[in-house]
Amino acid sequence: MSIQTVNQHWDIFCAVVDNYGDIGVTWRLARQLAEEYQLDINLWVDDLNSFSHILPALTPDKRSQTFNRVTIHQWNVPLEINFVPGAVLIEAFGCELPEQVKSQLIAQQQNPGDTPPLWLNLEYLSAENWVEGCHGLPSMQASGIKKYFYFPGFTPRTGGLICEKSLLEQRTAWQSAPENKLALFTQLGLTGIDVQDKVFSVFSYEAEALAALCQLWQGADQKIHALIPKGRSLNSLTHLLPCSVAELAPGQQIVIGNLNLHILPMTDQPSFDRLLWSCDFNIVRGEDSFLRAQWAAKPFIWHIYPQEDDYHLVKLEAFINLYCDNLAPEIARCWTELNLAFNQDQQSAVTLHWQNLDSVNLPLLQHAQKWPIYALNDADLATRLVQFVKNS
Ligand SMILES: Cc1cn([C@H]2C[C@H](O)[C@@H](COP(=O)(O)OP(=O)(O)O[C@H]3O[C@@H](C)[C@H](O)[C@@H](O)[C@H]3O)O2)c(=O)[nH]c1=O
Repeated sequence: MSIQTVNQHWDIFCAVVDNYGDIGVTWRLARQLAEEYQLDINLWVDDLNSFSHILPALTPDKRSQTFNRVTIHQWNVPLEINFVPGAVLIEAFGCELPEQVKSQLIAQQQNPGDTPPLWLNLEYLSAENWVEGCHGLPSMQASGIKKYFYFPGFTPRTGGLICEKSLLEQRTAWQSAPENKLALFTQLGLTGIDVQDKVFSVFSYEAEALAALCQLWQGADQKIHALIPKGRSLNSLTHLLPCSVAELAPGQQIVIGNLNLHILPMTDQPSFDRLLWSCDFNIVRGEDSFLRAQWAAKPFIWHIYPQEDDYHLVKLEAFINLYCDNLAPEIARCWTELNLAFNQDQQSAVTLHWQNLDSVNLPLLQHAQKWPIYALNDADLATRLVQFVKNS
């Protein structure tokens, strides 16, 4: 008699396109599923070097390693590690699964005594209305297996947003004691920041609008600290730097008028979250830091990932409409114009709208504090995903 063991683990495949967003999202999801739902998670990643920027403890040339209860496997072609199908298979952002994996799914499908894992494609986050209609739809693959489209989103009829169960509580506790932020700045090697100084984090793509804001901040009537990791934002600020971007060192400080520009080290995600909690304003980008700025409950600019034919502006406006619903018109206008100007690289408009922020700072902050509960609706993405799997 043969006893068939049913493997209950989940596999997540992530191909790093560019930047850190794909691995940033899948790593957060993997951790949350392992920690909060006690699931055995294998995270297969094709670029461990990129991954090590946001998980410095990772060894990029190791084939398998475990962090936070997640087994991280190197995904190379052909796959060197034996793939054992589990209960769920997630391909992130339409990455093409390895041939070895696909052929095993087909073999399982053709074997009457066997069931292939539930196959999901995790899509990019968008606030557009059509997402509700597409979330959860199956698509029949040539193999005869169904693949489901799982769309994150801001409304109850979407797949939800990644947010760990105790995150908002932790953030509130952190923000209630100013010594926390000062200790973090010291830990990151940043010096000379006093408790009353204005501190802005900057994690954007290249932007002339950022150069314009820096020029404005130089002449501010109080000290401003802009915390910027080595990377794409600095490519737009080379005229302010004493050396090339490559030669900059974390902790280095460049003082121009009242602007103190600090070079940030890249940290792991929990430290990055705490950095956003600790700043007065955050300029973020892409998908994951965009969401984390919302959970930070601070005003922010979203530098959206540029897409062909300016399609990103459609996505930006969809989010702006949601975020500004319930916001007084003059505050909504101010925040909208600032975000549009930044994303369209309008230098004089961005400085004008930044100056207008002064008059709406408090209500904008209050809105940012209420927003996370509203955006999460009844449940976060991991909770909805586990439910989706149970119901399928
Ligand atoms: C600066 C910094 C970032 N991070 C993390 C936070 C996020 O998880 C990640 C950055 O991801 P994002 O904010 O999404 O921005 P990104 O520009 O790096 O990623 C983008 O990649 C494209 C391929 C996608 O299409 C975009 O939607 C977007 O996700 O890096 C750290 O953990 N530590 C750090 O010090």
